[in-house]
Amino acid sequence: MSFFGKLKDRLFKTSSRLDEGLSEIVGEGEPAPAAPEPAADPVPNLVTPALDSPAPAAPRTGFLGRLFGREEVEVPRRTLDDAMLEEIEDLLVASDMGVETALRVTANLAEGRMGRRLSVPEIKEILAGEVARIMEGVARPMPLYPKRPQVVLVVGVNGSGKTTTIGKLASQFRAAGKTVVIAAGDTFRAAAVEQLQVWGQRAGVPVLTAAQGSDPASLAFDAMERAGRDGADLLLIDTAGRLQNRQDLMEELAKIVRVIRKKDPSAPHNTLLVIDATTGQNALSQVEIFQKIADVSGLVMTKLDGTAKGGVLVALADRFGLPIHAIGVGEQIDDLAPFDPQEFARALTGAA
Ligand SMILES: Nc1nc2c(ncn2[C@@H]2O[C@H](COP(=O)(O)OP(=O)(O)OP(=O)(O)O)[C@@H](O)[C@H]2O)c(=O)[nH]1
Repeated sequence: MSFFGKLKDRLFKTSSRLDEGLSEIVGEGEPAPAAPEPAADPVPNLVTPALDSPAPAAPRTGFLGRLFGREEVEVPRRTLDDAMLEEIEDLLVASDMGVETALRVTANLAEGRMGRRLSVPEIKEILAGEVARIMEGVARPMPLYPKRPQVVLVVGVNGSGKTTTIGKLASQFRAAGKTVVIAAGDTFRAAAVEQLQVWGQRAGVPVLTAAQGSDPASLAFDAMERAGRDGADLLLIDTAGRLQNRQDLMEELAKIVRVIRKKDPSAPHNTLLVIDATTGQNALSQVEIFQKIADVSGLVMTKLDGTAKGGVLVALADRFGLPIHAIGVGEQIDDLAPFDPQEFARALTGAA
């Protein structure tokens, strides 16, 4: 399967919700404007109507159809009016695109199209274009610097997919010929450390750990030394994600940053925030909070495969404008995809 095919497959939950919603909105279509009686000997219609031109009247028997005794299937269409726009807007809000973004997308959809008869595929096509436009400015791969080690701090609430994302990133960087070291900075949770070790093994990357409950900043310092000694290209540092005690977490992250800066004043070079798409609109407040407690440089959104709320990534892009580096579309090691705005928009909206 092509990569785009796979992405479409994985974003199925969101696109199928949009598809069902749009089919309901457009419905069976309105009766088309009354057609003049066909002439006794009609000229075959060899010209395909333009995408936005009004639909031809009533089910029509085309030249080939007549030849084979079949009727062409007419695509249902509905005239775009305020009521229909509102329904589309509600549907976008239901896919977690957020009210502001949904309003903007529908306003753009309306421009120059009011009173036109639109079909579901045409609406999807327009929506895909609008979503891609919003996402284009933020689609950026994680920047790589000549600095060794490049220090990547990975932050996010527990369960957002930090460990999995670190494993996937480590594996992809290894495959690209980079040497990678991982530091299991959530020293409080033994399960998180064990999980990271499993990912490290899968990716063929050493994972530095410390005794349970020990200071993550001191582990980060050791990891800086080890990565320096090994001449590693990248050091990926996992962190705790206990937002319940925001002050503690903020101090913990600040201390990690202070300590690694003793070794390299320019570190961390990237601070990746991992966000779980299934949390829907809650993702917006997570970005807000983490921007306050860490100097977030880019986002990775996980679990886009398991949710009908994929529109939240559009809301995030629209609201914060932070670079989106990659998206998680499954639990396997190669299920981290670079973020391509066109492909994402088409997969999300189910455009062909
Ligand atoms: N379907 C799907 N599941 C994912 C994805 N990324 C992570 N997961 C799953 O989400 C769950 C949590 O992922 P972790 O990587 O453990 O999350 P974490 O943020 O490290 O959480 P803690 O270990 O609790 O700090 C695991 O069951 C992962 O397999 C994804 O892109 N798609």
